[in-house]
Amino acid sequence: MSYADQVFIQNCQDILSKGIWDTDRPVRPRWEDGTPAHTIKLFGVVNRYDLRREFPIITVRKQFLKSAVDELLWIWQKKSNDVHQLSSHIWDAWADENGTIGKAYGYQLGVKHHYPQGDMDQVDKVLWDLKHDPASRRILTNLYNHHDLSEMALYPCAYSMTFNVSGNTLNGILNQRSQDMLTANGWNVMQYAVLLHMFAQVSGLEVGELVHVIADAHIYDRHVPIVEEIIARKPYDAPAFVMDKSITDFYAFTKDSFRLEGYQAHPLGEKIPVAV
Ligand SMILES: Nc1nc(=O)c2c([nH]1)NC[C@@H]1CN(c3ccc(C(=O)N[C@@H](CCC(=O)O)C(=O)O)cc3)CN21
Ligand SMILES: O=c1ccn([C@H]2C[C@H](O)[C@@H](COP(=O)(O)O)O2)c(=O)[nH]1
Repeated sequence: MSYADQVFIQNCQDILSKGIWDTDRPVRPRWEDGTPAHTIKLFGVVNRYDLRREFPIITVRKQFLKSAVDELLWIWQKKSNDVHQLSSHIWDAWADENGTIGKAYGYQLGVKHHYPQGDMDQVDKVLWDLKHDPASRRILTNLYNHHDLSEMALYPCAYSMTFNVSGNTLNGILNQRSQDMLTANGWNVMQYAVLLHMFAQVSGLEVGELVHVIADAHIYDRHVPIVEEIIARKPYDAPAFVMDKSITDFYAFTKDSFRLEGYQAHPLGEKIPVAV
């Protein structure tokens, strides 16, 4: 069984058996027909994935690594907020009349700031620190900029990544304020696992652990029967994750720089509705 399956199944079982419903309160998200999208949730879920052991990808529901990496590169490498630069349509529902998600995600990573070494954006500062000051305890990115929240289509969910070097190993903590377990838990985990692999490789470090801290881990009401069915399936073993080892420049990775060998997974079945 893939370790990521074990974690996903346990998290979902915990949410379903011990979670709290928000049905008695007004909520922001809506289903396509306008009905409020309520959730059952658990606060403060923390998961650790040792990327040296295996790649964290679930098999109880087929995941699309290439689409997930495409969105990751859109945010972290292209630093874009333009949905036309994505190869999937996952952000279309949140785009404004110009096709952007405003000052969210990629936009924030592209803003340059003053540092003693010169002006750099958040991604280039991480790359600089990992190379020149790996003992630093100040290597982190943050997208949750209160100054710009009013101009974001959706407030960033996976909003901060802390990088920490121990010996020759790069570990990371992903801080996420809100997690739609069915739509995006597997999606976000594999994205940030790939990101840690990328930063480690271009910084001459070994990849270590990804710690995923989730403040509000929830399952939407219409997802409950789908989740129950998915977590009852028999998981497969994790596939092998292969990346192009020749790449030494963070900006040279493409979505074809990564592949899975032997990924066996249960087909998705019906399309999952996403609350907007
Ligand atoms: N309610 C909600 N849940 C989310 O997970 C979410 C939002 N809203 N809003 C913004 C982004 C958009 N996200 C999404 C939206 C859809 C998929 C999705 O449909 N994924 C499909 C395949 C997509 C493809 O390959 O084209 C999947 O099966 O993983 C994934 C992430 C994550 N975020
Ligand atoms: O990367 C992402 C982006 C979004 N989500 C989910 C988490 C929530 O279900 C919604 C956002 O709604 P809020 O009311 O702003 O929390 O999107 C995710 O899981 N992962």
